[in-house]
Amino acid sequence: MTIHIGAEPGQIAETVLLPGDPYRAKWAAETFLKDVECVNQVRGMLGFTGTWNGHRVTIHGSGMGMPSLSIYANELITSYNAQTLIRIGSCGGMQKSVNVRDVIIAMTATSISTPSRGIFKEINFAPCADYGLLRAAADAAVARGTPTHVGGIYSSDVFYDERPDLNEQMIRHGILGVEMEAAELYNLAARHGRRALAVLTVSDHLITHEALPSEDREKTFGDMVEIALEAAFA
Ligand SMILES: Nc1nc(Cl)c2ncn([C@@H]3O[C@H](CO)[C@@H](O)[C@H]3O)c2n1
Repeated sequence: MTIHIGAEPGQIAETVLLPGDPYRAKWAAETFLKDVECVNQVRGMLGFTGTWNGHRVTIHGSGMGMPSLSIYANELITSYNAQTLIRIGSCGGMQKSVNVRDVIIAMTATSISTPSRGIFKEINFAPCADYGLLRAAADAAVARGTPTHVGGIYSSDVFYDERPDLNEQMIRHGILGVEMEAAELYNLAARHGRRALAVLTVSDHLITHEALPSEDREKTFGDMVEIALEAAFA
């Protein structure tokens, strides 16, 4: 057990999918895994372990924002030996070429600050995905016919952004979408020599202001889970 995860040693698989929402973790585990066991309920941040195609997988909520993700990813890595961590979540589209329902596979994650800022100080570290996971996820997404974009995303500390100049610069430099967790996941994976990737579905759009209807969210989320699982075990 750790401060924030009540699982016993061995109850967490080496491959962990990390949706922000714990109830998405429950839905994904019940929908895609067999022999599902709830391995964490501490503070309502649910985690489940089961098998997919014979492989052990844990699906665990990360919460919203990099501070929350940092807590769970640190404990999953250092106390439960997680080796592959794949964030599956939603993001806001930031390019006209990106449409709501599309999948974004995050090659890099730009930010103006992360929980690792204290360590990096003046180092402008480039958080990037594991190439093997990225390539396998892109192949899986294309094979399913899902409109897919591979490139940089922006990991913001705020949902209600009071700085339009930030988004302007991100859009100007080709950033595909905005979310709130991936940069710190990539920092931690680099620090601990683990594999990490973020597979995101575009649920909102900062330019067109279109939003994914709630009835479509489950289907698009399911596509992401399957892409992540295929990439993890490719
Ligand atoms: N800043 C931000 N902006 C937009 Cl347009 C988002 N669309 C989805 N998310 C993700 O969903 C949650 C916020 O609703 C966060 O976990 C974040 O990663 C977004 N986060």
